Amino acid sequence: MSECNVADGSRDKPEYDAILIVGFGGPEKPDDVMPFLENVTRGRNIPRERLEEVAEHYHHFGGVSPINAQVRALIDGLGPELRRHGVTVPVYWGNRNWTPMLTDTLREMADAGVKKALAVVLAAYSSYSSCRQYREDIGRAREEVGPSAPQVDKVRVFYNHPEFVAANADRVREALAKVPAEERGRVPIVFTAHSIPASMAATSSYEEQLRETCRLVAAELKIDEDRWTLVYQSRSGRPSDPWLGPDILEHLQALRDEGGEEVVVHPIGFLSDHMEVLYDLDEEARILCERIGLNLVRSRTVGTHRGFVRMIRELVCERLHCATSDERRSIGQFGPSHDACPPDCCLPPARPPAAFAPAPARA
Ligand SMILES: CC1=C(CCC(=O)O)c2cc3nc(cc4[nH]c(cc5[nH]c(cc1n2)c(C)c5CCC(=O)O)c(CCC(=O)O)c4C)C(CCC(=O)O)=C3C
Ligand SMILES: [Fe+2]
Repeated sequence: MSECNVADGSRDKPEYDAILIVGFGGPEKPDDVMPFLENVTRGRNIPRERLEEVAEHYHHFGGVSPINAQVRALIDGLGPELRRHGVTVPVYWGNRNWTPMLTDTLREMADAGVKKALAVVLAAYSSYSSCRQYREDIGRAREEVGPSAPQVDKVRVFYNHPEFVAANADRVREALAKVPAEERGRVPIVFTAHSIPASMAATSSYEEQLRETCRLVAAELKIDEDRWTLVYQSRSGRPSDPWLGPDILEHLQALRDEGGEEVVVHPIGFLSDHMEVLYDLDEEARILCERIGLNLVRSRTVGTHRGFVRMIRELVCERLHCATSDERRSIGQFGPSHDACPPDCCLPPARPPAAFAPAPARA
């Protein structure tokens, strides 16, 4: 078997002595919920009522988000996959918003003598929220650790990696199998992703990349263009600010109004069946569909799909210069995304003019 030449000085690629998996993080007990939400929304314009409402989503599930357990399962699958391909450097894990926090992980890495790590950020598409904000949080954590903190590079976004597209297509195929046979060839496919403010969408290729992944998945399943739609969920922020739409609930209602009886919903914008999927789809959307008489089949996210695990290994190997996978694979019209983000990549959204900011609360 060919090995990764991680420490081979004759190669002109950077050497990495650790892999760092970077997640969003989620609460693991009821007392974690509010401090977690405060971490997520620090410095942002999220109304207090929205926070309390979202806290209820978490409490509905016992104050536990499944996301941390899902990342653990992914890392458990990734370790052996990496070792099978000769990658022997340790795999660490740090989150943006909840334990294990990035700062603690980077400190542990520094203590273990790690100098340069390759980060796999668990977000498939580019946007301020899913790209630059992760890099900012890594930068802040490095500052907190101090001069001994390892340098951290990030793997490219992977929305158009053939293994990511194939794993998503597999999940939709699984869902289609649950639709009555006579409907299977015509049931609408609704792809859903996290909504972001329009001002945030304006500084990145989020929408374009999402649309491309949907198109590629649909093509793999031989689903016609007019049979699928990309919609958005989990909107927050002030109602007066424009966010990406259409909203999933409105779209489901519209499908029913047109006489639809079945729908497959695939959370293409997410990587595991975490709270945004469990609450916003399996609760909110399901309740709506039951009320209006639309049979909703929710397809699974890629999660720990073997092809997705393989893709992460490939993304790591292409940067570690593994002999097995030097080519940077991608499909579709855009080619592989950049390894190092350029200075203008996924800039923060422009702040709304002060005149439009909410009036300060009166005591
Ligand atoms: C693009 C995107 C992804 C996908 C890419 C990625 O994965 O990064 C994502 C994932 C996730 N979002 C998550 C949870 C939350 N997102 C929030 C708020 C926000 N998300 C945004 C965007 C995204 N979010 C934005 C623009 C906001 C507004 C505030 C802000 O600009 O920051 C809030 C605050 C309350 C609310 O407003 O809903 C919560 C609790 C969880 C964890 C679920 C769990 O615990 O299982 C995950 C994986
Ligand atoms: Fe970026």
